[in-house]
Amino acid sequence: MAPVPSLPIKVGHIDDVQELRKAKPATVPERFIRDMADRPKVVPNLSSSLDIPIIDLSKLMKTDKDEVMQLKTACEEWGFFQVLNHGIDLNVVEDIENVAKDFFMLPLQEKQKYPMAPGTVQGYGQAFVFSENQKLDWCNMFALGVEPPCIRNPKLWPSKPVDFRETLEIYSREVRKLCKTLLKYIAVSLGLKGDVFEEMFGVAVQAVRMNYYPPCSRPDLVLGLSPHSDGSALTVLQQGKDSSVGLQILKGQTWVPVQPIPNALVINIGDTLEVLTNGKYKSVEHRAVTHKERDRLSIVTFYAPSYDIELGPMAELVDEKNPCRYRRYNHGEYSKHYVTNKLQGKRTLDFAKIQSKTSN
Ligand SMILES: COC(=O)C(/C=C/C1=C(C)CCCC1(C)C)=C/O[C@H]1C=C(C)C(=O)O1
Ligand SMILES: O=C(O)CCC(=O)C(=O)O
Ligand SMILES: [Fe+2]
Repeated sequence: MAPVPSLPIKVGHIDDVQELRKAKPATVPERFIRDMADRPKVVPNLSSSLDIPIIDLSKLMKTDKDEVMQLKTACEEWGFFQVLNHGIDLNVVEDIENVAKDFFMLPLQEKQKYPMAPGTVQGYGQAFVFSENQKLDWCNMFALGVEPPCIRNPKLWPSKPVDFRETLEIYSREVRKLCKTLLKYIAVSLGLKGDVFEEMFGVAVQAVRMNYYPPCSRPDLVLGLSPHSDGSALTVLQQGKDSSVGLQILKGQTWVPVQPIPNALVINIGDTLEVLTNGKYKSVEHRAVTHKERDRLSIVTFYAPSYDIELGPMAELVDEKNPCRYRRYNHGEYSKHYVTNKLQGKRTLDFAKIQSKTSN
């Protein structure tokens, strides 16, 4: 089932943040100012002992036991890791960053030829806005469904920059291979057969979202991207080379910044893997914050099963000690649920949770 919302939605006027930045107003418009409790603490970006794990894919591919253990720990304790030696040619990584940047730098009029209609998730604009009083993110997004072809909206694939389409095709092919490889070793780390996810997923759904966060005069008042977990099975996130540090993940009660590492990609577990693993590997809440002087670009790939498949916790990961925590459902239904609700931390996954008798 394709995730298409059905009700007409009134979202009011949504300012384009790059245009706002150009106009340099003395204050940030009210709709971007977060309630006190949601505002980010602006602290210096010092590297801390709380850095997310680093996984070397070239070692994983030799089925190095220590590296598989590291992967297991990363998935169990963090839900996020950075992958080095990921096998994607650095030119491909550089090219996608360049076309994404070039797209965002086009005049607004050109970008608005590919509008994200209210309540939908593809095109240029702000996704996940469903009401006139909802707070807005300090971010411009450009999102496209890539695979399978039936989720593509060719009218939204831009003709400028001229090499955008071809570059995205090449990049997506490489990221798809990477996702398959990572899922293989994630399965191994769970003691499962390497091809279990590939077999289960059918023709996997793949979408890309490019996020551009211009500098903001009051980074203490706004969020670049609201807290959320990803609905995917796996997400691959590329942080722009000269971008400010902006991605933060929630570890316990602390927002931990993800320090960019040259040539690494950030990987995170999405809600779908959380369900499949019966909560052994959990999706983790994350958000993006902005910077006073520096901009930020991220290129994010969501990789998920075919909409047709029914899924729930895998039998191998359910036993007396680990009772079944999620119900079975159709992945297309979850996609629809995900894209028709605002970003709200991990609440979207309540869709699948079985409420335990002791919880209130
Ligand atoms: C702005 O988009 C998202 O944040 C997003 C949506 C991705 C999608 C498209 C852009 C095209 C159609 C498919 C899909 C819904 C995947 C997040 O994607 C997550 C949410 C789910 C569910 C998922 O599989 O990835
Ligand atoms: O820009 C970032 O670093 C975060 C992006 C993100 O979490 C997303 O697009 O889902
Ligand atoms: Fe995300």
